[in-house]
Amino acid sequence: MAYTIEKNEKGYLVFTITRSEKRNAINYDIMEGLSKAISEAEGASDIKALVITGEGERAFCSGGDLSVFHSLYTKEEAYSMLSKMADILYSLTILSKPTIAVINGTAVGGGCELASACDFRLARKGIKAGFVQGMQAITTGWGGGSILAEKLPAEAAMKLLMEAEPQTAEFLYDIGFIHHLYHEEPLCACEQFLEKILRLDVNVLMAYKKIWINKWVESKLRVRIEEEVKTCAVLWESDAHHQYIQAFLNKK
Ligand SMILES: CC[C@@H](C(=O)O)C(=O)SCCNC(=O)CCNC(=O)[C@H](O)C(C)(C)COP(=O)(O)OP(=O)(O)OC[C@H]1O[C@@H](n2cnc3c(N)ncnc32)[C@H](O)[C@@H]1OP(=O)(O)O
Repeated sequence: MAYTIEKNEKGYLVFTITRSEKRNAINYDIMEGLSKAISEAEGASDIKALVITGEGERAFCSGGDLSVFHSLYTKEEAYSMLSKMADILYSLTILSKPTIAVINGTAVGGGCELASACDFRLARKGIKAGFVQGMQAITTGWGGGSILAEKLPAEAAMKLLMEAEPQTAEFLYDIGFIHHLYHEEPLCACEQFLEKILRLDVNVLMAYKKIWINKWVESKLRVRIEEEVKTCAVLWESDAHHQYIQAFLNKK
């Protein structure tokens, strides 16, 4: 299995992508695992928070697994994969409990979208992260652009998306994308960050989270994500994007 789901006795669930040899790229197996973790965190009354991280120190997540998704050629084929993951990221965004991305290493492309869908982002000092999709002739295709627009001021979100390059954790902290920088063991850092939150009753946490969920539902975030997915699917079938994928896969 390419992931683990572990329940911590302090009341949180940890989802870890365990494909460090592929820089924790997301394939269909990981998508299924994420859905499971989200349902488990939603349904279990003794779980107060969901933590998402990656195995090792090299990468949090390198986005979609290009060795699998290179076979998606047309916009219809791309849409089917993109919308599947967009559904998952939307359900992560509106999960009724707090969610935390522990960015243990590089995060690029869809890896940044995954992090954006969490309420809090912790990053190891020295890592880099970027919405690099623009350099690959596509946009964010899992809804991460629309989600980012909810989390950052417009100019900060636009800069990240439109410059499309990896930024340092320190820069991302300064603009508010990262909420805490750590240098110790990732789950220790996470536990320290969560300590005060976990003291509260789960119903209180859920009541507070509802304030933002209501806002996202009322502002039709789901509809905006769908539009983003469709736009990306159209760009996906361009020659420029297919050339990027081939160049990455042939780089050795
Ligand atoms: C598809 C959805 C779309 C979205 O909607 O957002 C996206 O996610 S687009 C973004 C897709 N991701 C990428 O383009 C990132 C590609 N990877 C990299 O740029 C680099 O690997 C890295 C993440 C910056 C890490 O660099 P480094 O530490 O130097 O590792 P390597 O490059 O040597 O990679 C090691 C190993 O892992 C394989 N790998 C890495 N990323 C992916 C990936 N996204 N898909 C498939 N495989 C990936 C890489 O090919 C190497 O494999 P081996 O050569 O077999 O060792």
